Amino acid sequence: MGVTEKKAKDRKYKRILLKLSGEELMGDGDFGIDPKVLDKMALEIGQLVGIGVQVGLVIGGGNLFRGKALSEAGLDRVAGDHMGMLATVMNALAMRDALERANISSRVMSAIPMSGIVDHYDRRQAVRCLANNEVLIFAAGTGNPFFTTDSAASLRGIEIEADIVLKATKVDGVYTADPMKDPAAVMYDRLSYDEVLDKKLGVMDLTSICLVRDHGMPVRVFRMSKAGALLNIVVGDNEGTLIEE
Ligand SMILES: Nc1ncnc2c1ncn2[C@@H]1O[C@H](COP(=O)(O)OP(=O)(O)OP(=O)(O)O)[C@@H](O)[C@H]1O
Ligand SMILES: O=c1ccn([C@@H]2O[C@H](COP(=O)(O)O)[C@@H](O)[C@H]2O)c(=O)[nH]1
Repeated sequence: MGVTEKKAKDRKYKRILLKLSGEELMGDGDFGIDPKVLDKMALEIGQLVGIGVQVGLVIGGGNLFRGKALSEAGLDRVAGDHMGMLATVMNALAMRDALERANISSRVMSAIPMSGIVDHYDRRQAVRCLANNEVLIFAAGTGNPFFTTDSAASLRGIEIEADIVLKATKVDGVYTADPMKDPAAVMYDRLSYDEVLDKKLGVMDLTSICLVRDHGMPVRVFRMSKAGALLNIVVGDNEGTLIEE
């Protein structure tokens, strides 16, 4: 049996919602998109599709604009959040382009209508696309200001009845404190939703954790740049931190 056949046989999840950090798309830069990073991500997503996993994607916008940072710089908060959501559409277009270059069938659905550029989000249509093995990129977050793409990932994951939300980030998992700021922080293997909320662990915003808790949706946080981590997770390996009941 070949490696791909073995992985397909061992597949633990049939449908996932993968949340990618916008900041990851910058690569070594300070702003924008590095196409090499997108190509690498597209290949990893292609491996999942190859073993029969249905993939919904939410991409953040932190490599371009965040409403909170724009409002701190003097813009109106709602205008800044609209800019942040449009940034996620740009990232989605770049990812669709990378997936197409890798011959992976994909589609973008935006929470904000953008006729002629991307499809408008429609849940029933989304489920049909996923069942048809198209990678579906959910853009423009929830479509509402004062939310984040973590909340969009929880929301879309619940709506499409994903088996799990996978949060791909720059750190290995959820720690006792932000590991970028506290070198003594220790990583958890597993946490309950209430522990994340009670300890105010900052890896995902608390609204998104409340949503997954209320709907019993498990979340795994892991480092995207770790080679093979994504594939390992979908065959049931313990990468990063699992958040569940
Ligand atoms: N307790 C914690 N455990 C792990 N990471 C934490 C914790 N507290 C804060 N963080 C930080 O949360 C960050 C999550 O970053 P990530 O870029 O994935 O999120 P994001 O804001 O949703 O993404 P983006 O806006 O770039 O799309 C990590 O890089 C880490 O520094
Ligand atoms: O539902 C949403 C999702 C996002 N936003 C705005 O977009 C930026 C970028 O998203 P990140 O999750 O920070 O990567 C976010 O900061 C918000 O300004 C939104 O308003 N609503």
